[in-house]
Amino acid sequence: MQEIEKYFPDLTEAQQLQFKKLKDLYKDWNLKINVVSRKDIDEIYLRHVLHSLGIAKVQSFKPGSSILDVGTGGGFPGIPLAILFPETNFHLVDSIGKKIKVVNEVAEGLELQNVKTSNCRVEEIDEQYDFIVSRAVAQMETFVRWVKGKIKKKSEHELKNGILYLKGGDLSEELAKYQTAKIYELSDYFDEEFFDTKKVVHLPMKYKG
Ligand SMILES: C[S@@+](CC[C@H](N)C(=O)[O-])C[C@H]1O[C@@H](n2cnc3c(N)ncnc32)[C@H](O)[C@@H]1O
Repeated sequence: MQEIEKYFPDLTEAQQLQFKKLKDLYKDWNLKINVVSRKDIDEIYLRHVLHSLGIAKVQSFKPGSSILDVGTGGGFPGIPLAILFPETNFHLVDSIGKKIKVVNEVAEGLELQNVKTSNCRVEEIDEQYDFIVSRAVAQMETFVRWVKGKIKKKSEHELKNGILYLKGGDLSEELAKYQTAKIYELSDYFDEEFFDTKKVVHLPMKYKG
């Protein structure tokens, strides 16, 4: 929990409480439905919460904006971002029902009013968002194909509307055909060794394109 306060010192009391509660909720639910590896539960603030919040260091989401989290699994990066941006609308989607069950339980336990979930493949979603976030779901080419047509026309943030993807390692081959992709190193924001190879990729996407 100190990891979060260290990098996000302006949390309200309500947000601090939600982040605190999050670990116990995942601990309990993980015993029934495994969504986070056992080893990772002890390091949930570093490996899951802070990692998810790396997206917030690259772009703060405005009140009223809407964000789609594709392949959210147990709720990452969507749940930590929904705590940090309580006035932004988050839609968390996963094709596996039991994962969405855990996400619903955690969102309810944290009394998050800004989280909606869907148990389906993202290709079935027909809505538009300011940004589409994700971690560990698909190669960029496949991902771009899935989310085409799901980006709002008007950009209202510093970064252009599009994808904000948490990725790691050498991305030169994967991103070679995306000239407009920009890579943000999470080690520029967070000191922990875990972030040495972690990045946020921003890929602006055209409306309907
Ligand atoms: C490796 S997990 C990552 C979960 C989470 N994003 C995280 O980083 O902890 C990948 C998830 O993507 C989901 N997924 C894969 N393809 C999908 C699709 N086309 N639509 C919705 N969910 C998908 C899987 O069901 C799985 O839960």
